[in-house]
Amino acid sequence: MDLTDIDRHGAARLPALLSPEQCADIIALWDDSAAFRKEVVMARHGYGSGRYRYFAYPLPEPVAALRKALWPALAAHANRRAAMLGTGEIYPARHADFLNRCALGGQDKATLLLLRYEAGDWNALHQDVYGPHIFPLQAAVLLSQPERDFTGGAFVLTEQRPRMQSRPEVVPLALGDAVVFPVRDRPVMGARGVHRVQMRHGVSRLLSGVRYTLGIIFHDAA
Ligand SMILES: O=C(O)CCC(=O)C(=O)O
Ligand SMILES: [Fe+2]
Repeated sequence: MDLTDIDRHGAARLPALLSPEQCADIIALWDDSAAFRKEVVMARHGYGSGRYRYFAYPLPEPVAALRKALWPALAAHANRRAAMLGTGEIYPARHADFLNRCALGGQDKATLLLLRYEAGDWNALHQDVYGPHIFPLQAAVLLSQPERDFTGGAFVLTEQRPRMQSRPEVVPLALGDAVVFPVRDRPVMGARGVHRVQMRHGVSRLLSGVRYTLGIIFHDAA
C-alpha cells in the first residue's frame, strides 16, 4: 500500500481496493436499517446536501474486514507522522487496542458511514473529529462508477497554508478506489522546521445520477 502521496500531495489513492461486486454488496446495506445507528440529513445541519448513515456495532462483516485490513499500513504512517511532529503518540499494532483507548475516553460509537448523494447534492468541506481521541488518517471508498452511475461529485481536499491562500486538490476516483487522507492536518517540512497545515475534505456538486461512498474513520465517537 503506497501512502507516500499523503506526504507529497495530501492524499493517496488506493486503486481498486474493492471489486465492483464488493461495492454493490456495501451499497445494498443502505436499506438495512438494523446496520445503522443514525441517519444525518446533511442540509438540516448546513453540511451540504445528501444523506449519510452511521454504521452500528457490530459492523457488517465486509466493512469491519476493510477497516481492519487498512489499519496496519495507516498506523505505520501515523506513527511516522507522530515522530515527525514530536507528539509522542504511538498507535498500537492492533486496531482493537486503539478502540479500547477511545472507549476509555467515552468514545465508543462506530463512526463508519455510508453516504448517498443525488443530483444537486454536495458535501461541505469538513473534518471528521468526534472527540479528543483522533486517529489522524481516514479513508473513503467510492462505491459508484463515475460517468455511468453519476457525473460531477468530485472528491476535494483543501490545504490551509499558514498566512497564505488555501490549496485545492481533487482526487479522481474510479469505482472501488479508496482515498486515504488526513482527518485534520498534516506535517509539512518548511524552512524553519516542521509545521502543520489544516486539511478539509468534501465533495463537489453531483450533476446527475447517484453516488455512494463508504467513509472509514478509525476513531469512535462520543
Ligand atoms: O463522499 C465522499 O467522497 C466523502 C465522504 C466523507 O466525507 C468521508 O468519508 O468522511
Ligand atoms: Fe468526511
